[in-house]
Amino acid sequence: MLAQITMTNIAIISALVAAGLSAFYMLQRMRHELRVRKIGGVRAPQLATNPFSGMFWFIRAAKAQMRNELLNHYNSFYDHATPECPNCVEIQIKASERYILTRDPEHIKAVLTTKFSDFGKGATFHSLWRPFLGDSIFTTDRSLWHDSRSLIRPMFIKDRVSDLATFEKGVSVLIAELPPSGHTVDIMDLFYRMTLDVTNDFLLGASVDSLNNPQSEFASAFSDVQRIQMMISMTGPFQALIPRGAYNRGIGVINRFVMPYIEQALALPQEELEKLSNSDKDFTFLHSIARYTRDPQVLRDQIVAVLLAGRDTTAATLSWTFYELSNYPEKFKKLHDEVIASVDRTRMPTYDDLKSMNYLRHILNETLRLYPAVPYNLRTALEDTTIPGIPGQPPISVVEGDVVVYSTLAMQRQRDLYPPTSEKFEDPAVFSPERWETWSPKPWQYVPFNGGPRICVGQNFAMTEMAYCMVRILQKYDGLEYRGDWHAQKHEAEVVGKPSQGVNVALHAKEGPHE
Ligand code: HEM
Repeated sequence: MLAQITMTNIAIISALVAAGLSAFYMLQRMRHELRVRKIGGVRAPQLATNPFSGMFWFIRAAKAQMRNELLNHYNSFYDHATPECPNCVEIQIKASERYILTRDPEHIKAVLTTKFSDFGKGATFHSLWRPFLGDSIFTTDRSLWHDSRSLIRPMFIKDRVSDLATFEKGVSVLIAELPPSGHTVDIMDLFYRMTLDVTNDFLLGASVDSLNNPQSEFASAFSDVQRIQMMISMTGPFQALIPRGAYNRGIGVINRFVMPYIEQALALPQEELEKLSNSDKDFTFLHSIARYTRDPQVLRDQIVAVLLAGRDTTAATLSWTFYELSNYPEKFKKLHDEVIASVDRTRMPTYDDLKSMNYLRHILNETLRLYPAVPYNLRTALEDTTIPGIPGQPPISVVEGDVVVYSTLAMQRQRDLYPPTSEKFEDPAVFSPERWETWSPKPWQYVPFNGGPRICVGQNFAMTEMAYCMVRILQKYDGLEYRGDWHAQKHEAEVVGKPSQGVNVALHAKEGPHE
């Protein structure tokens, strides 16, 4: 009898709790709907309106990501769009939280520049990324972000970037690691190790020497943390389900590596730091920012953020460039001819040499068009706002807390944004550096480095590093051959998008590598 009463009570209480939660959910939904209307815009077509249908899309996205087919999945969202809003849809999960997914250049322009102050990384992004990147330039908004940007920017002025010694150090070790002419090598692995060494050298004045030490604990920890961080970000409201063991261990390894350098820099008196700032050789990014803050946590956060921003992006872009060039011997030869005509076989290129190589620049631009290193990104509405509708249509309401997910990868591959195919303009799906000789993209239709106030601060550093590395390799080698099934390659999208199978190639030198 007692058991029966207890069971009945439990059933009543459960029903009341469920009814209460539903009522609360409905109330929240109504309030959110009222805000959408009050803003004066409309909703984008809805793919999901509740946690259950929302979960369906998140699970499909996670599966697509594991199969390296995220781009197809992302584009499939727009099969459910409407002619009035063809490139933007929404997924509503919580009553007051929406994901607005877009590949429309006007939306990217709005969140990055015209409505810059209405959008930011947001509180959720900040708290999800905080264990890894703290309160750095990458995770913060408004005045905190602005202070970080002012702290960091001086190290990226032309005078600093045009000092090529750090790049030479990294590339010369990479070239020494290449196997003899004609032997297969995964050049992507070498690029990842080189850019880790180069970026650490630039930041701390110390390399992790991962080129000479493939099993570097730091390199593995850094990869683990990024992989798990991407899972955490991708799974949105379900992120608590992602195990954090390897993530926390990886962060420990990163901190144990970085902190001793920070302590050393902080031990230097201010006058010593100022004196160092006049020296090209020994002055590092860490020294530069230690002149303005003595807080070890701030220094740690900025260093790790710039390491993340600068390492994989350049390695992945170089990898895609070699992947594409290995399929086009005539383009490789054209580039090789430009390099040799400009700096012959041995001369170290100067900053001006690199800037004068037009075909090299077109090749890097074209790679970044097909494979923008940060393929998916987001901005959170920091207040109620709108993003534009297509001409003749009302704007789309964005409520504070809504997340706008945008893909430069999907946008830059959208055929209808390009001129018709012609003799001078290859199919936009094809790697064609030549198109850049007579064509330039319309504003906001090509933004691999983003745009607006938060544009990549390392853009010139990246272009110089990649160009330098390519020139030095092409001075030594005359041919490039893909080893494996070129067509089987997929786009693996973590924070940065890279070739899923590595890039197995053979480099050929006419008479063995040239000295
Ligand atoms: C091919 C190479 C690169 C590409 C395509 C690239 C792309 C980007 C993009 C898209 C962003 C915007 C991220 C966002 O706001 O959500 C960004 C930001 C940033 N990048 Fe790069 N990046 C590259 C290389 C580098 C390098 C080499 C460095 C430094 C050594 C660097 C440092 C930064 C920093 C510090 C930010 C944050 C800027 C801010 O929020 O104000 N990047 N980058």
